[in-house]
Amino acid sequence: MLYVNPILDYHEPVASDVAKPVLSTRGLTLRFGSKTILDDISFDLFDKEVLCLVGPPNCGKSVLTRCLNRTVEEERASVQSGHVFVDRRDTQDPSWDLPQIRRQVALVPQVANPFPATIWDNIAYVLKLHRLAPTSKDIALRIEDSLRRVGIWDELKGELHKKPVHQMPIMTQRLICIARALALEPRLLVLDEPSTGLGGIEEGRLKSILSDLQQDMPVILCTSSLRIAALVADRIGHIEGGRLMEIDTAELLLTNAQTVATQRYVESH
Ligand SMILES: Nc1ncnc2c1ncn2[C@@H]1O[C@H](COP(=O)(O)OP(=O)(O)OP(=O)(O)O)[C@@H](O)[C@H]1O
Repeated sequence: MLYVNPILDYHEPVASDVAKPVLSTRGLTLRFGSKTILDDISFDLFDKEVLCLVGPPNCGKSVLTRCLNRTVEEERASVQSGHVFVDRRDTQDPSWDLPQIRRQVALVPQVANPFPATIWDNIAYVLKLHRLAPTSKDIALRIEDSLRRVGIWDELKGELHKKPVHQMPIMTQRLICIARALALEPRLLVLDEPSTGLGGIEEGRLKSILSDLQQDMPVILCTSSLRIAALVADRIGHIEGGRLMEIDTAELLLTNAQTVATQRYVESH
């Protein structure tokens, strides 16, 4: 991965001090080889909000989520420019190591990615990796808390040491992956298509989880479903062809979009 970061290209986030963004992107651009996938994306994410990024298949939503925590850099031929800031700190800051960035910007991908191990081991492993829970009692408390936050503690408290997570229903796997991310107390949560397809998290359940979670941390949720965005979002950003066409409160974007592209997208859904 080649990172283009000319010093002259540096922009501070422009949001006012009154509402400091938790995360900001500025001029985020990504190419795979000669193909531009993301083009000059700038937006802010504020505390206690759910920001939905919507758009048609292949518009760049998933790739964008992977830029936020720098996992895209592991992909062949990716060339990124522009900036991602978390609490105004540039994620390209060389003194900020990748595991810490990925802990702070917790990305739960579209395909659930549990380790082939029990619930306890899935969560205990990441806690130990980040040295967040020195004793078994600390681990147990964090596991309980994170499973409660996604609403599956009562259902699974007797299963912590039994079945491997990857043998559980897909929806349960997704919720455990979210819980595993939450156990690390991230600064923000990024969910890529949590309700898509067979075994996706039901919309009502997702709304209730997000309503609780957003009190503690902001959430970015990517979805190609405007219905889900309308259900859970405080603000919606519409992406098409790798460009952020418009971003506004959910109500305004859905009822009074300003760009022709977003008007068309809303009308067609
Ligand atoms: N590692 C990669 N190398 C090359 N091209 C890629 C890579 N990852 C994604 N792309 C391309 O980037 C574009 C955007 O893909 P992305 O997965 O972000 O779309 P999306 O909006 O999330 O779509 P969907 O809603 O179907 O998940 C697509 O054209 C895809 O083929």
